[in-house]
Amino acid sequence: MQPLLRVERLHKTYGHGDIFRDVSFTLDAGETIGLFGMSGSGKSTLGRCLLLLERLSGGKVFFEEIEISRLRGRRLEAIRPGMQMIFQHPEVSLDPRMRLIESVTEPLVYHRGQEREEVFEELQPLVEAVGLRPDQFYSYPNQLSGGEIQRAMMVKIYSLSPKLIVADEPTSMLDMSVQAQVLSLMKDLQRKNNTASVFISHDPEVMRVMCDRVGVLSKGAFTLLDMDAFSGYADGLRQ
Ligand SMILES: Nc1ncnc2c1ncn2[C@@H]1O[C@H](COP(=O)(O)OP(=O)(O)OP(=O)(O)O)[C@@H](O)[C@H]1O
Repeated sequence: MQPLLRVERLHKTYGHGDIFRDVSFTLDAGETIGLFGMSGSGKSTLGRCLLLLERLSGGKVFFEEIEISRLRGRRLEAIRPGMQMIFQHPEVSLDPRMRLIESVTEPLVYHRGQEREEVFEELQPLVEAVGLRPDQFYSYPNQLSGGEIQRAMMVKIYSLSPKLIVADEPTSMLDMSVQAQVLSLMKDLQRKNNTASVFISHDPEVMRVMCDRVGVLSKGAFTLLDMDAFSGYADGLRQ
């Protein structure tokens, strides 16, 4: 079986030194790899580089064995719906003047030229899966809690049936009980859709719950650990 994502010797510098170098790994459909490291270790930068939202300083990214790091313009745009990013502050990527239903249905309305209500009707199983009421989608972002907004974002992202999701600290702004609900929802959706994901967090507990393997970023170096080795590493950090 070919991996969904293959990363070869990725390197990123911002000019004032290497953020990371020599990052290589593969990711299969349905698998979750964590990116762990201290604040400023380069997790978000690496996440954005994987999706080509940021220019690479070196190395290659293959998605379904297509070298996407060589693609530009329309050929890259054609692949983008299959690779989505979930952010720590979802409200930043939402237009405060748009009702959620407009933001959530926008990609499919745009790609398919369908009516908004028709798309929303089609998304009802997802709306139900994330545990929101349909009427909540007629609210503006400032009328919902952080957890509700993150759930609504899941509807938007999963509506595109992505094969790969990079989730950058998606629950770090939520309180513990809501965090657990959103993580379990993400796991469910991932299992049902066989989505691969790269999960960024500085919380070892979140890594243990979500990941099959973890890549640790430290001083520019990337080390891939299985979950037993990661548990030992995280316990070591606590002492
Ligand atoms: N656009 C940029 N230009 C210059 N330097 C940048 C840029 N983006 C990030 N950096 C620097 O790169 C380093 C890695 O940042 P990054 O946000 O990837 O780390 P992180 O591990 O995700 O941190 P955190 O957990 O605090 O979000 C930091 O030193 C940051 O200041």
